[in-house]
Amino acid sequence: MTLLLKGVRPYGEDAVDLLVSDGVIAAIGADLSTTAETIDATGLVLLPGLVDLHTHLREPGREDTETVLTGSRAAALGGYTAVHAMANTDPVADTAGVVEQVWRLGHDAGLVDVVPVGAVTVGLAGERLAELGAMADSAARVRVFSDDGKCVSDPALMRRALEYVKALDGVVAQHAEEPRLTVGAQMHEGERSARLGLTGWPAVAEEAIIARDVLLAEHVGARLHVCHVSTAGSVELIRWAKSRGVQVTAEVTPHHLLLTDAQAEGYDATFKVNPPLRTAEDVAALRAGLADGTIDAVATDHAPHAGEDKECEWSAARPGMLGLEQALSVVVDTMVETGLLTWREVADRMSVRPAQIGRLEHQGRPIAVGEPANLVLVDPGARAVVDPAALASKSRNSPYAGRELPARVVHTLLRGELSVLDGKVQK
Ligand SMILES: NC(=O)N[C@@H](CC(=O)O)C(=O)O
Ligand SMILES: [Zn+2]
Ligand SMILES: [Zn+2]
Repeated sequence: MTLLLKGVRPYGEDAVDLLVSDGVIAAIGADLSTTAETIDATGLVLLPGLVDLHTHLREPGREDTETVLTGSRAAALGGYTAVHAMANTDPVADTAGVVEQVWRLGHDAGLVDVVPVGAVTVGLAGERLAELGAMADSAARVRVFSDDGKCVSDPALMRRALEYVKALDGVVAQHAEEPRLTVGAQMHEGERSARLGLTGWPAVAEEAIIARDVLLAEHVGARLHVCHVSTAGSVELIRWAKSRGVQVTAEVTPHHLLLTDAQAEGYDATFKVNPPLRTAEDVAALRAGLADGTIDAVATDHAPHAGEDKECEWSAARPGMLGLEQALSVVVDTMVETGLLTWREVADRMSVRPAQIGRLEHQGRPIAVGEPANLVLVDPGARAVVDPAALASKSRNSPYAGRELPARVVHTLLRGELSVLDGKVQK
């Protein structure tokens, strides 16, 4: 299949034509022509397809809230060409059999590369290591291991996991939460939690684990990735560890870049999430950390939940919120329109770096002749109000409902095939 994209702006820079053929970028230049299909893409920003390090797809186990197919649709509509599917499914993705099943479902859906994350411990129970080597050697080629949803809190087990993944060229993605400090926690611990009468989740519960883990990663010489960094103190610790040469990378979610604990005022459990929304000072530090590269990547932590698990009393609700379909818009709102990131840096934080961290060879590549045509085209000037009913996800727990956000994903290409055409998913 051959496709000509007319007038695109790679990384938001000067307009060119781009010819895609047989899954790769075949030519880039002025006034290209073809007898094949042509798309007028005048003024659209062209980026490498986005890569998510942190997606919850809920299959197997909670197909009522998301499946690999519906999550793949949401991802493609968000401009993604690859997503890492977290292991906290039912059954847990802690064996080669389960990760291969998820990988195959993603392959059959055919909209994005679904890259399974393997659990660190059997059943996420934090007691003994899962079969990391067998998952790495499986058809799913797992390189990212995580007990996300739970912290690998036992330091001896964390050390052993780091030693194992080092031999596999893998990485442990840690959900940094000291469980003894967050018993019953409902929201960020501070003045507001005291006033609202909700048990606090203190910043130190995250920071204590990050401090421990960067020292363990340094001791072992292994790669550590920190999931959903949420506090200013965490940014400081990661900056310090990187300055020492520790092989640590980190991600921030769109919701932690935009929203604060003030959202808890209305007791609307849509805004209950783990780690919790923090203060405006934390948000500013996260934006600065993403801008200066201390935080490597934006990852969605897309966490679909059923209505009955969200439309209930705050303390009974499950934590987590949707992210895939609005992630780029939130990054444009918080980082591009504020002058903190260029489009090229958006490509770095949302595609290049996450692909490198996950060891995905064919994703996050430069826009250049011969490279795989995993691409997203964005209308930077479009603005729209988010309507949860219009989302492709099976769940409705979007924290952006009713909010106007900039930038619209117009087309997405996976290996040269349109997964999204004019804002419509193709499968
Ligand atoms: N982020 C959340 O609040 N929830 C996630 C788990 C997790 O990312 O810790 C989920 O699986 O629902
Ligand atoms: Zn988590
Ligand atoms: Zn998560």
